[in-house]
Amino acid sequence: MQIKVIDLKKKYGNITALKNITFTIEDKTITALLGPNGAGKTTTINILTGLLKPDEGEIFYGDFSFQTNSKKIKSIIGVVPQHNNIDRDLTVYQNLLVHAILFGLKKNEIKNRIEEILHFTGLINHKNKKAGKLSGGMKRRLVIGRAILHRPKILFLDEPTVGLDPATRRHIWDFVKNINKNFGCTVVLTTHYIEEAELLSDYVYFIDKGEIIKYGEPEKLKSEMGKYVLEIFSGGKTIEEYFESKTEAIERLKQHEDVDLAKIRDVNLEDVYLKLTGRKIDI
Ligand SMILES: Nc1ncnc2c1ncn2[C@@H]1O[C@H](COP(=O)(O)OP(=O)(O)OP(=O)(O)O)[C@@H](O)[C@H]1O
Repeated sequence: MQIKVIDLKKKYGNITALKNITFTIEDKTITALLGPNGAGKTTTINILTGLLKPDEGEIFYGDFSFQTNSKKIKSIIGVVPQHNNIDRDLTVYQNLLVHAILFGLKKNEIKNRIEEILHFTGLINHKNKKAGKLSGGMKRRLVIGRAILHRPKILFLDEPTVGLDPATRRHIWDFVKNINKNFGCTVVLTTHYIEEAELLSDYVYFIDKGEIIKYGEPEKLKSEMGKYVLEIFSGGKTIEEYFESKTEAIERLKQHEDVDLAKIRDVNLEDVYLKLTGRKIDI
């Protein structure tokens, strides 16, 4: 199901969180909203999932307006908030059970569905453990597993790996990819991690100060810049120059004077953002 977001605007008092957000999410894809802290990602996702009302703008899930069909649409989406909102005193199983009841799963399918999720999340051997006793990665898997318990067509994840160590982060990425592949679930995530957006998503929307400033497929966005970056550190400053080959970068390096340090590396999405805004995202 395609999602169309048209001209979203949102203010908190006199703070403008969203100036004008317009984008489209294609069915069965993984799309990342990438931007620095405060860019408006959480506000956007909260509006898309019905937690917040926009001041202006429209959202369509397929042909259905969210405004007039919110109940129906909420039943086909799964939401993973930025902070794990599990009940720490309940067991893993009970956390899933509460969600199953809330989402109106039929009594005769609840047990099987929970078992399926426990296997899929790798939490089957921890099902009777208090959720508060799980590791950070396991808690995250529980929250994501819970969000797909009712087999949503679309899964929203707000900063899915924030605060996790790099190895756990990679496990979560594989896990999210599997959900997209195995269940044909459309995935929309927000992140300020460049690597996360690059490795996970089919499409990236750069969001900055409440506006979409660029979008596209990660590889295409990068190739518009070149293949390699020559980073020159000189007199406390960093200069970035872009090239199609390492040979060209080396030739250019020879022309520079007063180089303290130099590095040639692959272009990444941070470079695209830096060129657009003059700032870095992942700080
Ligand atoms: N409840 C609120 N009251 C007032 N201002 C808010 C509120 N929520 C967000 N803001 C402000 O709105 C802007 C967008 O915030 P938002 O949380 O959507 O950004 P974000 O990109 O998700 O960043 P982060 O990852 O830090 O949450 C920021 O300037 C933020 O300070």
